[in-house]
Amino acid sequence: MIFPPPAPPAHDWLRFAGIHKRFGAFRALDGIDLGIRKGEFVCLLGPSGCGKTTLLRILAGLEKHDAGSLSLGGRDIGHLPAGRRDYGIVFQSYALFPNLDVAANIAYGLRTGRMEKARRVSALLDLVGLPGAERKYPAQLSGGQQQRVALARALATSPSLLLLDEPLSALDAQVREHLRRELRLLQQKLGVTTLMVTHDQEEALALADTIAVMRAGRIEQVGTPEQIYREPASRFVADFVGHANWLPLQVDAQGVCRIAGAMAISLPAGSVPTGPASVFCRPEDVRVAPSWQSGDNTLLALVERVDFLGGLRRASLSLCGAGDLRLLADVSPNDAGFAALVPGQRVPVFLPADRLRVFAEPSA
Ligand SMILES: Nc1ncnc2c1ncn2[C@@H]1O[C@H](COP(=O)(O)OP(=O)(O)OP(=O)(O)O)[C@@H](O)[C@H]1O
Repeated sequence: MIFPPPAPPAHDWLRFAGIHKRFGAFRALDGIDLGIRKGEFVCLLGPSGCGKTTLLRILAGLEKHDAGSLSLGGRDIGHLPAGRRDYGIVFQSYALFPNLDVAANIAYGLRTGRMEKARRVSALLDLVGLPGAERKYPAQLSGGQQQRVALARALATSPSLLLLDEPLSALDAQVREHLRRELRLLQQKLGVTTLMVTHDQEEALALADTIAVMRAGRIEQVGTPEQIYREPASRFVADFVGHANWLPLQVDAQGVCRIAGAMAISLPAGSVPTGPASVFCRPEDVRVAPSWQSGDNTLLALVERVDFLGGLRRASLSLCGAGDLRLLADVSPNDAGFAALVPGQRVPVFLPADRLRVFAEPSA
Protein backbone atom coordinates (compact mmCIF):
# COMPACT_ATOMS: atom_id res chain seq x y z
CA MET A 1 0.00 0.00 0.00
CA ILE A 2 1.27 3.49 -0.86
CA PHE A 3 0.85 6.06 1.87
CA PRO A 4 0.39 9.72 0.99
CA PRO A 5 3.32 11.89 2.08
CA PRO A 6 2.84 13.21 5.63
CA ALA A 7 1.06 16.57 5.77
CA PRO A 8 3.45 19.36 6.72
CA PRO A 9 2.93 20.83 10.20
CA ALA A 10 0.31 23.60 10.29
CA HIS A 11 2.92 26.34 10.48
CA ASP A 12 4.89 24.96 7.57
CA TRP A 13 2.49 25.25 4.65
CA LEU A 14 4.86 27.68 3.02
CA ARG A 15 8.48 27.32 4.08
CA PHE A 16 11.68 29.16 3.33
CA ALA A 17 14.63 27.12 4.55
CA GLY A 18 18.18 28.46 4.59
CA ILE A 19 17.64 30.91 1.71
CA HIS A 20 20.81 32.70 0.62
CA LYS A 21 21.18 35.27 -2.12
CA ARG A 22 24.14 37.34 -3.25
CA PHE A 23 24.32 40.10 -5.81
CA GLY A 24 28.02 39.97 -6.74
CA ALA A 25 29.88 40.26 -3.46
CA PHE A 26 26.85 41.71 -1.67
CA ARG A 27 25.00 39.33 0.61
CA ALA A 28 21.33 40.28 0.17
CA LEU A 29 19.86 37.27 2.03
CA ASP A 30 21.85 35.41 4.62
CA GLY A 31 20.05 32.22 5.64
CA ILE A 32 16.32 32.97 5.80
CA ASP A 33 14.17 30.42 7.65
CA LEU A 34 10.48 31.21 7.81
CA GLY A 35 7.37 29.06 8.07
CA ILE A 36 3.92 30.38 7.14
CA ARG A 37 0.57 28.77 8.00
CA LYS A 38 -2.18 28.31 5.47
CA GLY A 39 -4.43 31.39 5.42
CA GLU A 40 -1.96 33.48 7.39
CA PHE A 41 -1.18 37.14 6.62
CA VAL A 42 2.55 37.65 7.08
CA CYS A 43 4.38 40.95 6.72
CA LEU A 44 8.07 41.19 5.96
CA LEU A 45 9.01 44.39 7.76
CA GLY A 46 12.38 46.09 7.73
CA PRO A 47 14.38 49.11 6.61
CA SER A 48 15.18 49.83 3.00
CA GLY A 49 17.68 47.40 1.52
CA CYS A 50 17.26 44.64 4.14
CA GLY A 51 16.19 42.08 1.52
CA LYS A 52 12.39 42.01 1.80
CA THR A 53 11.66 42.41 -1.89
CA THR A 54 14.41 39.99 -2.83
CA LEU A 55 12.79 37.32 -0.64
CA LEU A 56 9.36 37.99 -2.16
CA ARG A 57 10.81 37.88 -5.67
CA ILE A 58 12.50 34.56 -4.91
CA LEU A 59 9.16 33.15 -3.78
CA ALA A 60 7.56 34.49 -6.97
CA GLY A 61 10.26 32.87 -9.11
CA LEU A 62 11.35 36.29 -10.40
CA GLU A 63 14.76 35.94 -8.78
CA LYS A 64 16.84 32.81 -8.27
CA HIS A 65 18.23 31.98 -4.82
CA ASP A 66 21.81 30.69 -4.45
CA ALA A 67 21.11 28.17 -1.70
CA GLY A 68 18.25 26.88 0.43
CA SER A 69 14.81 25.55 -0.39
CA LEU A 70 11.24 26.74 -0.82
CA SER A 71 8.23 24.54 -0.31
CA LEU A 72 4.48 24.99 -0.57
CA GLY A 73 2.19 22.38 0.95
CA GLY A 74 5.18 20.06 1.35
CA ARG A 75 6.12 20.35 -2.35
CA ASP A 76 9.45 21.83 -3.41
CA ILE A 77 8.59 24.83 -5.60
CA GLY A 78 12.06 26.39 -5.73
CA HIS A 79 12.73 25.08 -9.22
CA LEU A 80 9.34 25.79 -10.76
CA PRO A 81 9.09 28.64 -13.28
CA ALA A 82 7.19 31.71 -12.07
CA GLY A 83 4.11 30.82 -14.12
CA ARG A 84 3.64 27.50 -12.27
CA ARG A 85 3.89 28.79 -8.71
CA ASP A 86 0.19 29.66 -8.27
CA TYR A 87 0.30 33.18 -6.86
CA GLY A 88 -1.16 36.58 -7.58
CA ILE A 89 1.03 39.61 -7.07
CA VAL A 90 0.45 43.34 -6.52
CA PHE A 91 3.30 45.82 -6.81
CA GLN A 92 3.69 49.33 -5.45
CA SER A 93 3.20 50.85 -8.88
CA TYR A 94 -0.16 49.83 -10.22
CA ALA A 95 1.31 47.98 -13.20
CA LEU A 96 -1.99 47.85 -15.07
CA PHE A 97 -1.97 47.74 -18.86
CA PRO A 98 -2.93 51.33 -19.80
CA ASN A 99 -4.35 50.32 -23.19
CA LEU A 100 -6.69 47.68 -21.74
CA ASP A 101 -9.89 48.45 -19.87
CA VAL A 102 -10.47 47.27 -16.31
CA ALA A 103 -12.25 44.07 -17.38
CA ALA A 104 -9.42 43.09 -19.76
CA ASN A 105 -6.80 43.90 -17.13
CA ILE A 106 -8.48 41.69 -14.56
CA ALA A 107 -9.22 38.86 -16.99
CA TYR A 108 -5.68 38.92 -18.40
CA GLY A 109 -4.57 35.65 -16.78
CA LEU A 110 -7.91 33.83 -17.02
CA ARG A 111 -8.14 30.94 -19.46
CA THR A 112 -11.92 30.55 -19.46
CA GLY A 113 -14.66 31.34 -21.99
CA ARG A 114 -15.97 34.88 -22.56
CA MET A 115 -19.12 34.49 -20.43
CA GLU A 116 -17.25 32.96 -17.54
CA LYS A 117 -14.61 35.71 -17.73
CA ALA A 118 -17.31 38.40 -17.60
CA ARG A 119 -18.96 36.72 -14.62
CA ARG A 120 -15.65 36.39 -12.78
CA VAL A 121 -14.60 39.99 -13.50
CA SER A 122 -17.93 41.27 -12.23
CA ALA A 123 -17.62 39.19 -9.03
CA LEU A 124 -14.05 40.39 -8.47
CA LEU A 125 -15.03 44.04 -8.99
CA ASP A 126 -17.78 43.60 -6.39
CA LEU A 127 -15.22 42.03 -4.07
CA VAL A 128 -12.79 44.96 -4.30
CA GLY A 129 -15.52 47.59 -4.08
CA LEU A 130 -15.60 48.75 -7.72
CA PRO A 131 -18.83 47.30 -9.09
CA GLY A 132 -19.57 48.26 -12.68
CA ALA A 133 -16.06 49.59 -13.48
CA GLU A 134 -15.44 47.06 -16.30
CA ARG A 135 -15.27 49.53 -19.18
CA LYS A 136 -13.09 52.16 -17.51
CA TYR A 137 -9.42 52.61 -18.41
CA PRO A 138 -6.63 52.86 -15.83
CA ALA A 139 -6.07 56.57 -16.57
CA GLN A 140 -9.69 57.25 -15.55
CA LEU A 141 -9.13 55.76 -12.08
CA SER A 142 -7.56 57.18 -8.91
CA GLY A 143 -4.45 55.55 -7.44
CA GLY A 144 -6.55 53.73 -4.83
CA GLN A 145 -8.98 52.48 -7.49
CA GLN A 146 -6.09 51.26 -9.65
CA GLN A 147 -4.72 49.29 -6.71
CA ARG A 148 -8.15 47.72 -6.22
CA VAL A 149 -8.09 46.63 -9.87
CA ALA A 150 -4.54 45.30 -9.42
CA LEU A 151 -5.77 43.34 -6.40
CA ALA A 152 -8.72 41.96 -8.37
CA ARG A 153 -6.33 40.90 -11.12
CA ALA A 154 -4.04 39.20 -8.59
CA LEU A 155 -7.00 37.28 -7.15
CA ALA A 156 -8.60 36.42 -10.50
CA THR A 157 -7.28 32.86 -10.73
CA SER A 158 -7.99 32.14 -7.01
CA PRO A 159 -4.28 31.62 -6.35
CA SER A 160 -2.88 29.77 -3.33
CA LEU A 161 -0.73 32.77 -2.47
CA LEU A 162 -1.19 36.51 -2.59
CA LEU A 163 2.10 38.44 -2.77
CA LEU A 164 2.04 42.16 -2.03
CA ASP A 165 5.09 44.38 -2.56
CA GLU A 166 4.40 47.69 -0.77
CA PRO A 167 0.95 47.82 -2.43
CA LEU A 168 -0.27 50.82 -0.45
CA SER A 169 2.81 52.99 -0.21
CA ALA A 170 2.12 55.13 -3.29
CA LEU A 171 -1.30 56.16 -1.94
CA ASP A 172 -2.07 59.17 0.22
CA ALA A 173 -2.52 58.57 3.95
CA GLN A 174 -6.32 58.51 4.06
CA VAL A 175 -6.78 56.20 1.06
CA ARG A 176 -3.98 53.98 2.37
CA GLU A 177 -5.65 53.55 5.73
CA HIS A 178 -9.04 52.84 4.18
CA LEU A 179 -7.63 50.32 1.69
CA ARG A 180 -5.57 48.71 4.46
CA ARG A 181 -8.74 47.87 6.38
CA GLU A 182 -10.45 46.57 3.26
CA LEU A 183 -7.43 44.49 2.29
CA ARG A 184 -7.44 42.83 5.69
CA LEU A 185 -11.18 42.08 5.54
CA LEU A 186 -10.85 40.70 2.03
CA GLN A 187 -7.88 38.52 2.94
CA GLN A 188 -9.76 37.12 5.95
CA LYS A 189 -12.88 36.51 3.87
CA LEU A 190 -10.95 34.64 1.16
CA GLY A 191 -8.51 32.97 3.56
CA VAL A 192 -5.74 33.39 1.01
CA THR A 193 -2.22 32.99 2.40
CA THR A 194 -0.61 36.40 2.03
CA LEU A 195 2.97 37.63 2.17
CA MET A 196 3.37 41.39 2.14
CA VAL A 197 6.53 43.48 2.00
CA THR A 198 6.47 46.79 3.82
CA HIS A 199 8.80 49.20 5.55
CA ASP A 200 5.81 50.83 7.24
CA GLN A 201 5.59 49.49 10.77
CA GLU A 202 2.11 50.89 11.36
CA GLU A 203 0.87 49.01 8.30
CA ALA A 204 2.48 45.77 9.45
CA LEU A 205 1.08 46.12 12.99
CA ALA A 206 -2.43 46.81 11.65
CA LEU A 207 -2.54 44.12 8.96
CA ALA A 208 -0.47 41.10 9.84
CA ASP A 209 -1.19 37.95 11.78
CA THR A 210 2.57 37.55 11.94
CA ILE A 211 5.42 39.97 11.33
CA ALA A 212 8.92 38.89 10.33
CA VAL A 213 11.29 41.77 11.08
CA MET A 214 14.30 41.74 8.76
CA ARG A 215 17.67 43.40 9.05
CA ALA A 216 20.58 43.15 6.63
CA GLY A 217 19.45 39.93 4.96
CA ARG A 218 18.45 38.15 8.15
CA ILE A 219 15.29 37.70 10.18
CA GLU A 220 15.59 39.37 13.58
CA GLN A 221 12.25 38.28 15.03
CA VAL A 222 9.05 36.52 14.00
CA GLY A 223 5.95 37.13 16.09
CA THR A 224 2.46 38.54 16.34
CA PRO A 225 2.20 42.35 16.12
CA GLU A 226 1.67 42.36 19.90
CA GLN A 227 4.82 40.31 20.54
CA ILE A 228 6.92 42.40 18.17
CA TYR A 229 5.77 45.62 19.81
CA ARG A 230 5.62 44.56 23.45
CA GLU A 231 8.36 41.95 23.58
CA PRO A 232 10.98 42.94 21.03
CA ALA A 233 13.71 40.31 20.88
CA SER A 234 16.50 42.75 20.09
CA ARG A 235 17.43 46.41 20.35
CA PHE A 236 17.01 46.68 16.62
CA VAL A 237 13.37 45.50 16.74
CA ALA A 238 12.64 47.70 19.77
CA ASP A 239 13.94 50.76 17.93
CA PHE A 240 12.52 49.94 14.50
CA VAL A 241 8.96 49.26 15.66
CA GLY A 242 7.47 52.13 17.67
CA HIS A 243 9.36 54.53 19.92
CA ALA A 244 11.81 53.29 22.51
CA ASN A 245 13.21 54.70 25.75
CA TRP A 246 16.64 53.36 26.81
CA LEU A 247 18.13 53.83 30.25
CA PRO A 248 21.60 52.51 31.14
CA LEU A 249 21.47 50.00 33.97
CA GLN A 250 24.09 48.92 36.49
CA VAL A 251 23.95 46.40 39.32
CA ASP A 252 25.86 47.62 42.39
CA ALA A 253 27.92 45.51 44.80
CA GLN A 254 24.80 44.87 46.92
CA GLY A 255 22.91 43.55 43.91
CA VAL A 256 20.71 46.67 43.63
CA CYS A 257 19.84 47.67 40.05
CA ARG A 258 20.40 51.37 39.40
CA ILE A 259 19.66 53.66 36.49
CA ALA A 260 22.55 55.97 35.60
CA GLY A 261 24.44 54.69 38.64
CA ALA A 262 22.00 56.41 40.99
CA MET A 263 18.31 55.60 41.11
CA ALA A 264 17.34 52.17 42.37
CA ILE A 265 14.90 50.38 40.14
CA SER A 266 13.06 47.09 40.41
CA LEU A 267 12.82 44.94 37.32
CA PRO A 268 10.58 42.11 36.18
CA ALA A 269 11.40 38.84 37.97
CA GLY A 270 14.34 37.00 36.45
CA SER A 271 15.65 39.91 34.38
CA VAL A 272 18.46 41.23 36.60
CA PRO A 273 21.45 41.45 34.26
CA THR A 274 24.85 39.92 34.91
CA GLY A 275 26.74 42.58 32.96
CA PRO A 276 26.23 46.03 31.45
CA ALA A 277 22.67 46.44 30.22
CA SER A 278 19.94 48.91 29.36
CA VAL A 279 16.33 49.12 30.41
CA PHE A 280 13.79 49.55 27.62
CA CYS A 281 10.24 50.85 27.87
CA ARG A 282 7.68 52.37 25.52
CA PRO A 283 6.60 56.02 25.91
CA GLU A 284 3.04 55.00 26.80
CA ASP A 285 4.37 52.95 29.72
CA VAL A 286 5.98 55.96 31.38
CA ARG A 287 3.42 57.27 33.87
CA VAL A 288 3.52 60.91 34.84
CA ALA A 289 2.17 61.30 38.38
CA PRO A 290 0.38 64.47 39.56
CA SER A 291 2.32 64.49 42.85
CA TRP A 292 5.34 62.81 44.36
CA GLN A 293 4.78 59.38 45.89
CA SER A 294 7.93 57.73 47.12
CA GLY A 295 8.33 54.14 46.16
CA ASP A 296 10.07 51.86 43.73
CA ASN A 297 10.66 53.07 40.19
CA THR A 298 9.53 56.64 40.84
CA LEU A 299 11.93 59.22 39.46
CA LEU A 300 11.92 62.99 39.24
CA ALA A 301 12.06 64.49 35.75
CA LEU A 302 12.09 67.91 34.18
CA VAL A 303 9.53 68.52 31.40
CA GLU A 304 11.54 69.88 28.48
CA ARG A 305 8.97 69.88 25.70
CA VAL A 306 5.40 68.79 25.09
CA ASP A 307 4.23 67.88 21.59
CA PHE A 308 0.57 67.68 20.62
CA LEU A 309 -0.18 64.35 18.89
CA GLY A 310 -3.94 64.61 18.59
CA GLY A 311 -5.30 62.19 21.19
CA LEU A 312 -2.03 62.22 23.17
CA ARG A 313 0.73 64.56 24.26
CA ARG A 314 4.30 63.37 23.93
CA ALA A 315 6.48 64.81 26.68
CA SER A 316 10.27 64.94 26.41
CA LEU A 317 11.60 64.57 29.93
CA SER A 318 15.11 64.73 31.33
CA LEU A 319 15.74 62.71 34.47
CA CYS A 320 16.90 64.89 37.37
CA GLY A 321 20.32 63.92 38.72
CA ALA A 322 21.00 61.58 35.80
CA GLY A 323 23.12 63.72 33.50
CA ASP A 324 21.44 64.11 30.14
CA LEU A 325 19.27 61.00 30.31
CA ARG A 326 16.03 61.58 28.49
CA LEU A 327 12.67 59.83 28.36
CA LEU A 328 9.62 60.16 26.16
CA ALA A 329 6.23 59.83 27.85
CA ASP A 330 2.93 59.58 25.97
CA VAL A 331 0.19 61.00 28.14
CA SER A 332 -3.53 61.11 27.49
CA PRO A 333 -5.80 63.92 28.73
CA ASN A 334 -7.46 61.25 30.89
CA ASP A 335 -4.22 60.49 32.77
CA ALA A 336 -3.80 61.94 36.24
CA GLY A 337 -0.49 63.64 35.43
CA PHE A 338 -1.67 65.36 32.25
CA ALA A 339 -2.10 68.82 33.79
CA ALA A 340 1.43 68.71 35.22
CA LEU A 341 2.97 68.58 31.74
CA VAL A 342 4.24 72.11 31.57
CA PRO A 343 7.69 72.80 30.12
CA GLY A 344 10.07 73.77 32.92
CA GLN A 345 8.06 71.88 35.59
CA ARG A 346 9.47 68.97 37.55
CA VAL A 347 7.20 65.94 37.60
CA PRO A 348 7.40 62.51 39.22
CA VAL A 349 7.44 59.67 36.71
CA PHE A 350 6.74 56.07 37.47
CA LEU A 351 8.16 53.18 35.43
CA PRO A 352 6.03 50.07 36.11
CA ALA A 353 8.38 47.11 36.60
CA ASP A 354 6.23 44.80 34.48
CA ARG A 355 6.59 47.15 31.48
CA LEU A 356 10.39 47.20 31.58
CA ARG A 357 12.63 44.94 29.55
CA VAL A 358 16.34 44.48 30.03
CA PHE A 359 18.76 44.19 27.11
CA ALA A 360 22.41 43.30 27.63
CA GLU A 361 24.87 45.79 26.13
CA PRO A 362 26.40 44.37 22.97
CA SER A 363 29.90 43.13 23.83
CA ALA A 364 32.61 45.37 22.40
N1 LIG B 1 19.32 42.96 -9.12
C1 LIG B 1 20.12 43.45 -8.16
N2 LIG B 1 21.42 43.68 -8.37
C2 LIG B 1 22.24 44.14 -7.41
N3 LIG B 1 21.81 44.43 -6.15
C3 LIG B 1 20.52 44.23 -5.88
C4 LIG B 1 19.60 43.74 -6.85
N4 LIG B 1 18.38 43.64 -6.28
C5 LIG B 1 18.53 44.06 -5.00
N5 LIG B 1 19.81 44.41 -4.76
C6 LIG B 1 20.35 44.89 -3.48
O1 LIG B 1 19.99 43.95 -2.48
C7 LIG B 1 19.60 44.63 -1.28
C8 LIG B 1 18.23 44.20 -0.88
O2 LIG B 1 17.31 44.74 -1.82
P1 LIG B 1 15.73 44.60 -1.64
O3 LIG B 1 15.08 45.30 -2.78
O4 LIG B 1 15.40 43.19 -1.40
O5 LIG B 1 15.54 45.42 -0.30
P2 LIG B 1 14.19 45.86 0.40
O6 LIG B 1 14.32 45.47 1.82
O7 LIG B 1 13.02 45.37 -0.34
O8 LIG B 1 14.31 47.44 0.29
P3 LIG B 1 13.22 48.53 -0.18
O9 LIG B 1 12.24 48.67 0.95
O10 LIG B 1 14.06 49.76 -0.37
O11 LIG B 1 12.62 48.03 -1.44
C9 LIG B 1 19.73 46.11 -1.57
O12 LIG B 1 20.98 46.57 -1.07
C10 LIG B 1 19.70 46.20 -3.08
O13 LIG B 1 20.46 47.30 -3.54
